[in-house]
Amino acid sequence: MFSIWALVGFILVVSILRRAYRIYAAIQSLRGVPVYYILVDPLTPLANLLPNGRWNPGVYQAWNESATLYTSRNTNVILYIPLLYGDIALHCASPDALRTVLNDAFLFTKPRKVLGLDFMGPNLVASTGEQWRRHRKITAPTFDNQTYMNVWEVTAGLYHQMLESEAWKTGDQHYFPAFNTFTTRLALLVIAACGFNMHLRWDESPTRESLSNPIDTTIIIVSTSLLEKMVLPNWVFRLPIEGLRRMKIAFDDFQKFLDDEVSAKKLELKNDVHFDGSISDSNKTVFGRVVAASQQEGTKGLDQREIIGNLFIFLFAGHETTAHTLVVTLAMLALNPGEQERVYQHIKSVLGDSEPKFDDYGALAPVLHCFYEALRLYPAAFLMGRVATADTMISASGLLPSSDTLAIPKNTEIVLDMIGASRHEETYANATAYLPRRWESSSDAATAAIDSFLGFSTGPRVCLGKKFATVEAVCFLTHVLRDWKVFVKFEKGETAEGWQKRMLNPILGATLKTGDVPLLLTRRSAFEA
Ligand code: HEM
Repeated sequence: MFSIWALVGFILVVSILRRAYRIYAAIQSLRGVPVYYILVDPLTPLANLLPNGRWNPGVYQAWNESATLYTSRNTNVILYIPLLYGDIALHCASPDALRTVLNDAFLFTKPRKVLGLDFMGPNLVASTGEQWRRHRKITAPTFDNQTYMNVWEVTAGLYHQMLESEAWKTGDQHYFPAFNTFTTRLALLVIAACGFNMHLRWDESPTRESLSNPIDTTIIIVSTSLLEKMVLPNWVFRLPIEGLRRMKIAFDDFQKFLDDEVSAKKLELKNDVHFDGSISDSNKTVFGRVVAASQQEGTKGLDQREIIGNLFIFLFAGHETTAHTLVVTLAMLALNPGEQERVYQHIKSVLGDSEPKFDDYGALAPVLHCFYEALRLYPAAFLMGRVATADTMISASGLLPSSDTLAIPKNTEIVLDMIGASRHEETYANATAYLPRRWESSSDAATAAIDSFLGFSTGPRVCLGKKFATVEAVCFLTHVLRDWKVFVKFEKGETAEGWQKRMLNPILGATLKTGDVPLLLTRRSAFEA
């Protein structure tokens, strides 16, 4: 008995000493950087078990105090030190420094925990170096104009199906306590159709014999349980706990589903190569073309697991991010009626009496600016992690209290804090205000800002689905804003700011999203009658 306790005590002392040494070494190697002590890394399940407060504020604090966290320390970098558990990391909120880091994908590579996103198979997000290059070379060409035209057509079709569904059919006014359920469904069905060639109807919930739940339910469980899957060991999912079991079933089912789909597509494509090497239109989805390109590349192509890994990652990267930003855009327009009226008038001037078409995308830029501005204030990808692969320096104005330059030792973990960066007063005047006009590119500064907007990242690893998401967003928002006036319901005496704080409080997980967003929509025609 004594020896067990002695062993436990010994392990504990060694762990404490090791941790203390790591903290000491980090502070020494990043001298001059203001330090911020917390108990545990906020992005670990353990942090969720502790009450939020001074010692466990994590990214929640960064959110609530985004204006003061860096400014009160007169800095753009902070050394986050979790005393008990989690990675010690340098958090950075300078947009210029972020750009420097993001532009060099080899000097600043992805950290270990992001590479853990490969449980469905190796993929673009969870790979580095030559492997990443190979994944990107094969998958990137499938995101082209043909895909974007398809995204537009599918989005427009789904919007009309949505209007025919029970909740929308009759009446000129609708109050939706959770409008996010519509944007979530839209984003899911668009990616299913344009990514996987799986054309589901708005009100359809298809089942497969091999799946325990309908496909859409399976996908939603998978995409909302990613953080748990990334950080918890596999055995945890075998515990007799209902929530964990549901996750395991969904992940297993989805893996099996994708495996069957890829095998079927390979067979189909074998019989679908025409004399000139082309394939039928029905196979020209992202899915069909990734499989076709892999077959054409022979041994250099993606194997079955890699194809599955990438399809899964498109779904993960493109679903909740788009859905969340869409609902926030509508909420922010409801809170800023002047901006809503302005964009409505613009939509009318572009469309006249015609239906919105893909060719109108460029002319509808102000709609895109509304989406960008919502993404700036509520960045779906709120953190990006990187690790320095060699000793290096970064420079940016106001980086540190006493210097614009910081020496970064090899292996330093850097967290690119998009919440801090997107509310950076030097870059975005009146940073907490919703001002879509700031993206209008009549000036060189605005053109540069839109070109280097960080919401979709920048540099070689810029979001592959950026235009996929913006085409979907411009199409959906144009339809909604053309047909409906969007409002929120205030509580007695509540201000727009108060509503925003109450309803758009971010939930930080694998991505940033909000809880349920209630919106009131009134048909435009009701005002004109
Ligand atoms: C509003 C919607 C979206 C936002 C805000 C967003 C944001 C981002 C960001 C910030 C990154 C860089 C992450 C990093 O390097 O750490 C990224 C990467 C990526 N995104 Fe998106 N994304 C969105 C929609 C989509 C869609 C619709 C797809 C696919 C259909 C997609 C596919 C990808 C992929 C494959 C990568 C990895 C690129 C690489 O590492 O080479 N994203 N996204």
